[in-house]
Amino acid sequence: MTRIRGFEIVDKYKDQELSLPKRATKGSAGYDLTASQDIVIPSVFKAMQTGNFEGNPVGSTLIPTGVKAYMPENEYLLLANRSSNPMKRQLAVPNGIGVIDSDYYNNDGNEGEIFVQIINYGLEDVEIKKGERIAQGIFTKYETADQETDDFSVRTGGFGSSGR
Ligand SMILES: O=c1ccn([C@H]2C[C@H](O)[C@@H](COP(=O)(O)OP(=O)(O)OP(=O)(O)O)O2)c(=O)[nH]1
Ligand SMILES: [Mg+2]
Repeated sequence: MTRIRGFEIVDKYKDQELSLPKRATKGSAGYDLTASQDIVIPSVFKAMQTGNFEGNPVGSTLIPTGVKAYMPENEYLLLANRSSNPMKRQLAVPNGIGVIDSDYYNNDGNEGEIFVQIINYGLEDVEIKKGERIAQGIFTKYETADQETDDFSVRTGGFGSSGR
């Protein structure tokens, strides 16, 4: 099989029996990404009521997926929330969509593990179980501008690794 685009398990999860992202139906655009561990997403409202801000509930929680994605240089993986998350359990992706760059794969900082940023604007904490589907990734093509120079830096991580 030619290797063009796909997912792999991140090294540190190798013996934890994670599965690779799947599309639920033949016509689904998105590969469902799952949580690599049990994790609690604290409710922002509840924290404000109780004054307990442990676990940084005013910010967002990063859900590890245990997988990395490889793809050609002219593609990225578009990370989108599941539409059922806001409807059923008040979970939003505060960055709107996530952009997983092709050079994030195997970066020196975290090997390219994909994280899903989630904020819980509901009234109760939400427990996510290992293996539960949390978001979806869509392989997408992009174009570049004419006026580019080649003074690029090398990606060493994500979430602000290239500076403010
Ligand atoms: O929801 C997300 C968004 C991003 N990333 C990873 C993959 C992406 O390639 C990298 C950088 O994302 P982005 O460029 O959107 O964030 P930034 O704030 O500009 O960080 P950086 O300075 O590292 O580019 O972080 C995720 O794992 N999940
Ligand atoms: Mg960036």
